[in-house]
Amino acid sequence: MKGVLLVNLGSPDSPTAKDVKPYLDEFLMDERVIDVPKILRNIIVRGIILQTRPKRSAKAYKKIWWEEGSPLIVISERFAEKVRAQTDLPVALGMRYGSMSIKKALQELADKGVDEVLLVPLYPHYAMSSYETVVVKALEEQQKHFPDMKVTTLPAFYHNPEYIKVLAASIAEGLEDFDYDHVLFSYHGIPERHIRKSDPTRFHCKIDGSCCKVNSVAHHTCYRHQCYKTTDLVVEALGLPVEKVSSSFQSRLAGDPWLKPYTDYEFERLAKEGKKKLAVVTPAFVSDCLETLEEIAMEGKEQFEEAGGEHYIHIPCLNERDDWVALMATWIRDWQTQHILPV
Ligand SMILES: C=CC1=C(C)c2cc3[nH]c(cc4nc(cc5[nH]c(cc1n2)c(C)c5CCC(=O)O)C(CCC(=O)O)=C4C)c(C)c3C=C
Ligand SMILES: [Fe+2]
Ligand SMILES: [Fe+2]
Repeated sequence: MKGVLLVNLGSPDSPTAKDVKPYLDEFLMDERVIDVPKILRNIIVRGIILQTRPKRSAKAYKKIWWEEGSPLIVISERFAEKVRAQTDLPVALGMRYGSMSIKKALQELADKGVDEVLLVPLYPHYAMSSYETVVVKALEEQQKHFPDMKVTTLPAFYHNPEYIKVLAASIAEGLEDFDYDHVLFSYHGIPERHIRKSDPTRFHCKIDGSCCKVNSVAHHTCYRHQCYKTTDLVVEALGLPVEKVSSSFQSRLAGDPWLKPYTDYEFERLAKEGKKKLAVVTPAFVSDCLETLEEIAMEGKEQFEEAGGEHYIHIPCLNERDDWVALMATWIRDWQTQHILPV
């Protein structure tokens, strides 16, 4: 029997340093997130980052936490529930980190008699720290605990025409009645090193002005290319003036160089260039979360206005939009009935 496993990133159990610490420990000790030898990762994460970050992150989580829980979890649950209403297959929801584990979600499916799973990493773009780690973890759990289960993975959908239609519609709605000077597409950042590591050709991704625009097999796993492609396709779909649109990368951690331009520097640059009205979209996330609600909607607004900007909006992620739910249900149905995956 077939079933579906939706997987998002996860959140701490509560916005307290006590619960944030083990969550961050699991997250940052993932070798695909902080990709250095384990002994060094231990020193960086447990010896340095976890000494101070849980308190700081808990404070940020408190600012966005809902009565029902973490926005990322609550939105993912609502999305899963709506998808369930549109398919006759069992649909489970798991998280890569935290207490709603992938193992528990696979168990839930196994208990319902599922032995063929469509794994859906809830990320439009491929990155070793997001999409890839979900796939690796799910396959590890399957091999260890559910050896008779077959798992098929939904590909990254950053350029899928139907997905672009839904994303473009959500952005068009957000821009209604907002006479913007600029639209910033802010994607979650990753260290530049991750781009080079994920390049199967070992020479294509130079992280310069051109590599992401020149056709290459490297783009199947090039997060930077995929982000720029999403922006270009939305610009085309909505007919946005190209000079009023740009892309940037947010949420970097100190240390290595991360993908540029950095979103927080862009807020300042755009304001200093005289852009007064800024709309920000965050397509690396399908559901709103700490990184969109706090870093972009709250902190970003402050940074832009301090630098001279006047009007600022964050356009929400797809969350539980009906057209997004319907698209996911279509992808599930295509796999269920014809073994077709979206391209
Ligand atoms: C080396 C560190 C990190 C990499 C690489 C990274 C990649 C990455 N992350 C997301 C999506 C999300 N990240 C979120 C929170 C978050 N991310 C990092 C670090 C890295 N992420 C940290 C330390 C945190 C925790 C919060 C903090 O202390 O700042 C979230 C939000 C989770 C929530 O509960 O709301 C999401 C979603 C992607 C897509 C990605 C690679 C492309
Ligand atoms: Fe992150
Ligand atoms: Fe590239």
